[in-house]
Amino acid sequence: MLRWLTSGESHGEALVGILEGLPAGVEIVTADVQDALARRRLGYGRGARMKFEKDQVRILGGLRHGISQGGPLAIEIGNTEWPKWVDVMSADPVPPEALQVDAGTGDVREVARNRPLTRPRPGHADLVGMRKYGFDDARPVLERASARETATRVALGTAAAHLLEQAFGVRLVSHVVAIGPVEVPEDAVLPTADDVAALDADPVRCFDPETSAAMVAEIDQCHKDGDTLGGVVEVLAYDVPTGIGSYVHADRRLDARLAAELMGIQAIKGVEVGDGFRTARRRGSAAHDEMVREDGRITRLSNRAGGVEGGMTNGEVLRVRAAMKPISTVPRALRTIDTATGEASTAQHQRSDVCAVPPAAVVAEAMVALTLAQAALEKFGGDSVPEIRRNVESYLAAIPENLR
Ligand SMILES: Cc1cc2nc3c(=O)[nH]c(=O)nc-3n(C[C@H](O)[C@H](O)[C@H](O)COP(=O)(O)O)c2cc1C
Ligand SMILES: C=C(O[C@@H]1CC(C(=O)O)=C[C@@H](OP(=O)(O)O)[C@H]1O)C(=O)O
Repeated sequence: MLRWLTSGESHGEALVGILEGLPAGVEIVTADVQDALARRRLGYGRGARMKFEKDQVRILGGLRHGISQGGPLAIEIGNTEWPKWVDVMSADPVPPEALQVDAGTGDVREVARNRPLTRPRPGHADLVGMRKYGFDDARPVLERASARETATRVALGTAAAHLLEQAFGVRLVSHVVAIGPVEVPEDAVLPTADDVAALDADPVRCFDPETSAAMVAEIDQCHKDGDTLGGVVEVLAYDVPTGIGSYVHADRRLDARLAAELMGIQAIKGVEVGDGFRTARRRGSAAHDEMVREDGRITRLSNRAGGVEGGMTNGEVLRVRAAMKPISTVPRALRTIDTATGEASTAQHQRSDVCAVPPAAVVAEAMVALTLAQAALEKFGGDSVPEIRRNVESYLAAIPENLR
């Protein structure tokens, strides 16, 4: 079984991810992970931190000479901001004097980074996290609730994506379909896995140039207004073998599993499979994907289902969307209560992203890669890439002619 765990705080020394169940024989090197993390940093509307911080990747286990060995993959992503936070975020107790000297500048004064955060930000985990874990300071809550953690998911997702491509021939692509009210037209051409470089080059990871320009303008306006934006991302998986997932039980449905993992990304508030909510507004005759036989194969006249029927992949392009709420740290600060005094106040605000929808697309792609790889391994089994390939080939070859 493929499973994963992450650890680490936003301003801690490093994030750590473990991927257990990765078969042997997957080719992957540190630079592949670094490239994926670089894609997660892109995007018009991101805040200052993305400009000066780097992701320092070290692969600590599971690989030898660029090939997975079957053991858990362990990836560390160092926070280059760490020197400034070394005392404030120290794992071990520090003498009180350490918090009187700024580790970044050497200034002797109260370390601002260590001041208790008592003005919880609406839309963040701050207030409920303080209640639930018994803190009088939101610092420990935001450190772990922060989407900095998504770097680890992207790192682990890179290994899952390599497995999907090398063992199953599946290729993934993610793009942005809406930022605030600006949306790509319904009939816009879908990007393929060959369009990844073009998407990486676009400031908002949008495949439609006109919409992309309008999205950039919307972000600029929002920034001027001291406000923030959300949007919708889409992930596509090409050449997915049919039969991954199952209808036999709710927790084996691939659509349910994808929805859970996408909703597990910070700030994601809705998920659609295929045409999702749009399908609900159509009549049945215009909602499903008719079958015809063409060149001896069953072919669909449309792909409204997004490649999943009955909780299983049906051989069409897998297509899922995730809706992200606007960034919660709104520059035009929202009203809150100062929990130290009980008085009305405004929410804590420091640097923040105006819009993080483009990186959220890369994170969503990673979660689809992990989930699809997990379900594909359950279907096909195998401890090495060649064994999995044999299993896929023999399964596909055994499908009777009239069902192909
Ligand atoms: C890639 C990414 C970047 C984010 N950057 C920020 C940010 O800079 N500032 C912020 O307030 N929230 C940011 N968020 C959202 C927060 O992490 C936070 O999880 C969210 O507002 C709380 O949402 P929840 O209720 O879904 O957990 C980001 C989310 C993602 C996915
Ligand atoms: C660090 C990342 O995103 C961060 C996610 C985030 C949040 O509240 O989720 C808030 C910001 O961090 P800070 O408060 O330190 O400026 C973002 O920069 C990252 O994506 O690597």
